[in-house]
Amino acid sequence: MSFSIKDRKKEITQLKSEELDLLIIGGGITGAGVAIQASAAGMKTGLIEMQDFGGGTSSRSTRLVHGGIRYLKTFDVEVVSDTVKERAVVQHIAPHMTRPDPMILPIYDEPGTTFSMFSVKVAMDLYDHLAGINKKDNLKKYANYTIDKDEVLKREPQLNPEKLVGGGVYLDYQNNDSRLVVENIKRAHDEGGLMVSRIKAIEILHDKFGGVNGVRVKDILSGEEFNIHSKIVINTSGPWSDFVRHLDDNADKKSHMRPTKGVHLVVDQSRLNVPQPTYFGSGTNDGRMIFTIPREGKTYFGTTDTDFDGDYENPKVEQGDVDYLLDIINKKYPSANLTIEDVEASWAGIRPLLGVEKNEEDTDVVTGASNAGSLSAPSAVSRGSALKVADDGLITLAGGKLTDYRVMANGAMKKIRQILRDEFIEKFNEVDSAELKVSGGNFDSDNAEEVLSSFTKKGVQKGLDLEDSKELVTLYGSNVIEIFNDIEKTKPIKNLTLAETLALNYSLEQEMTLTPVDFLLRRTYNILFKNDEVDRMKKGVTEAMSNYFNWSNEEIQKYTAELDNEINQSRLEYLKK
Ligand SMILES: Cc1cc2nc3c(=O)[nH]c(=O)nc-3n(C[C@H](O)[C@H](O)[C@H](O)COP(=O)(O)OP(=O)(O)OC[C@H]3O[C@@H](n4cnc5c(N)ncnc54)[C@H](O)[C@@H]3O)c2cc1C
Ligand SMILES: O=P(O)(O)OC[C@H](O)CO
Repeated sequence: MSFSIKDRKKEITQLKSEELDLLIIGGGITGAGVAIQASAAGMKTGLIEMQDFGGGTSSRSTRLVHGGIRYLKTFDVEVVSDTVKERAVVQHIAPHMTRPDPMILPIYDEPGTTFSMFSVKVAMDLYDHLAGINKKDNLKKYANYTIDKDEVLKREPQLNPEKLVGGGVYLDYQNNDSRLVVENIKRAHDEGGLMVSRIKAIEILHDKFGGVNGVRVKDILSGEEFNIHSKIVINTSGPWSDFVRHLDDNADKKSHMRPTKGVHLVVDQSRLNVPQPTYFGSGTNDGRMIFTIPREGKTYFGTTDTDFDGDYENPKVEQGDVDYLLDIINKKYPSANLTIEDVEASWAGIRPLLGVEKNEEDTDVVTGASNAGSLSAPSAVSRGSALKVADDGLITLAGGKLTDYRVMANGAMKKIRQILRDEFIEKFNEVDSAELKVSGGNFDSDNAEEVLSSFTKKGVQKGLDLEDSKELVTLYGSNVIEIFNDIEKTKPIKNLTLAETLALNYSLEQEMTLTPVDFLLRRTYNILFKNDEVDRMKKGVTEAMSNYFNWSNEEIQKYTAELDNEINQSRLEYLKK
């Protein structure tokens, strides 16, 4: 079943003519999570996304499926309880991209430190207890433990030994955020969902009784405006939630969100080399903790956490963000001595934090949100989520983490069942979303590493080199078998390797990839982690897409400029001397 530009035209025709059961505004992880569950339940489901799927915060995270051990410090135990248990579920339904990756937590005796050796052990024991680590045979080996200062330095010789007192080691998971979005969207599409990107909601429509019955939208590619009618409309637009709510003339004009910006920087491993994900206090008394994570021969670190009111679609890294992060990293890894010239790539994202107090009327708290509010420092604000139904029926699901997207969607489905009552029982079926595998996840998650290495072997047997085969397996999971079947008949595109050609062909046909940035930034992470090869790749990708979409010269220039701008912005060219 293809999921490409050819399907987009057909699906827009259906959106125009058929009344939906559910329309979802926003195609980040929250919207994608609702889409997969609603489509699998048999609801006639539509999702519109004004950028690319995952174009907002869900491609700009720290790329972890994690329980937020830091939140225990602000007693956000509900969020931690929800998210730390959820890690294993996300690993089960998306096992090719949610990979166990134990975190080391060096502990320093410094002002404002988040944890001491005592409190980090209490936190890790609570974390493991909430996740049931010691009850699951395949997880017992990841039970937490503490190590002394010498052992920390043995593992991370570049770390500053001054005031270092020891460390903790506990389980968390690495993830591919924007791929988690697109794999949910693809499965929703396979279940009959109408999933369309580059469609923007511009007005909320009402019936004669004032109830929400649809949305007026604009096709960003054609400029055409049209109406989509639906029994239920849900707003899952993350940081944009207030803007979308305010499209509804009947909505209260209060702001419910408190968006904060988080920045990551990427350097080559030769400049800063960490053996495993490392997480430590900023040492600046701001309650921040900084991740330093190895990925594909690079090391990325972050994040900042600052109130934001800029361009949501294009949040930029600023000099202050770079100075903050480099200052902390150079203090923790003094031999690295990093400057902005070492930064190969970067990204900025906007957290969809809840700015409203938890006790706001008729707000169902879906996860955590124990101390949402506009008064606390950004890092003290809850990472919980809330579900709110406006008087005219518009549902808004906002906040949360990428890790608990399924729980959030479950909360939305529960509300939808309450609204539809007998109709839901008669027409639709309840889905166990904890067993609803995303596209590419159709294999035994309890033996994920073994299965994935058997897939890798198949690619090598068909002529791929080991690293290329491994990379395609990580990107596509069980879908890689279909890709490997095309090896014999695929000739590498000029300026691309065979593996890159296979990935691009699959992405165009099966992942609604419409621009070079979609492919190089969100379907793969080449702009971020393959900086030294992306100048070669961009020629091959742009030429191949120009042929595939039959672009005019004007379109070729537009998409080439868009890609160059994205790469230059990622490289911080505008800040470098
Ligand atoms: C720096 C940073 C690091 C993070 N790290 C992690 C992490 O490691 N692990 C974790 O679990 N969580 C992490 N998070 C949190 C997580 O990324 C977010 O909670 C999650 O991605 C939010 O997803 P969302 O779908 O709600 O919002 P988004 O991903 O922003 O999706 C909302 C979508 O709505 C679309 N939209 C807006 N208006 C309209 C409109 N009018 N019409 C149509 N579409 C519209 C937008 O284009 C956007 O794509 C991090 C967040 C940040 C900022
Ligand atoms: O929630 P924070 O502020 O710790 O930031 C997100 C992390 O970088 C990973 O979830």
